[in-house]
Amino acid sequence: MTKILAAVVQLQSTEEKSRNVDTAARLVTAAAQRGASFVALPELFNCIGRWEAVVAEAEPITGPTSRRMSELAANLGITLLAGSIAEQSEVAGKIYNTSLLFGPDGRQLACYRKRHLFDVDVPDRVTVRESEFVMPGEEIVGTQLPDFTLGQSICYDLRFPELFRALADRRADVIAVPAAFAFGTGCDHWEVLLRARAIENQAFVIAPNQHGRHTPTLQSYGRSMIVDPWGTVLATAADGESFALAELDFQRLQDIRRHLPALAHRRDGQ
Ligand SMILES: O=C(O)CCC(=O)C(=O)O
Repeated sequence: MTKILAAVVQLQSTEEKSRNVDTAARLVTAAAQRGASFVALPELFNCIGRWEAVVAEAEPITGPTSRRMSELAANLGITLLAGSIAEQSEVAGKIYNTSLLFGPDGRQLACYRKRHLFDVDVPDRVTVRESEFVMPGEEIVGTQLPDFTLGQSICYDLRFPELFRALADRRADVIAVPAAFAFGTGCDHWEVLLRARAIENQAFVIAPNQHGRHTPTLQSYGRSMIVDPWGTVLATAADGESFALAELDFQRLQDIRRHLPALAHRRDGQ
């Protein structure tokens, strides 16, 4: 198959896990009913807010949220990227920020833990110290699916082109960037970075984002989007809880790589 329909689901999650998971399931179902066979949820879709609350709600990989997502994927017969959840770690008081991938039979196909942690202090925009609560992942994850190879990242990872190049080296055709991208930086950087990563790695970029205020001091930018390997934005979610759909045409991907073989022109294997 050279074309599939993909969807990015945009949420305004809170610390209320059951509401978040129900909303995620409702929007994933609606996207699948519109024909999407690959649906992606944003970062920390099941619980976001104060870090202490997120850590308290952490689950093992085979916990209730992942069981629900696995059943959802199987019932709808879709491939589902469960954006990310707080995963219990071996260190007290710390989690992994973990993205799980489920196949149309409900099987877990991949697990990626956010490698780059958002520790920044940008005056009047955003101050975060993710590493106080989150352990960094180590593995780079590319997974071959029947129609394409998926590379995984999460949010702040977007600023590290070497990760995306490593995914291109694993032959990623589609790179997922589930995010709760801070409003204060997202308004200037989100779209530019997504389009740059798509163009330089000649891959589709699927970027479901959180939108709006999660707490009085935590706000995500929204504008979930799907970008093609030419850097064209194929679809953008409207503000609020919604989803956006776009066709991924893998013949077009091959044509772009053939006509403009920049990845083959790299020097010294870099
Ligand atoms: O890179 C940025 O500016 C935003 C990243 C972010 O919000 C996150 O990783 O949670």
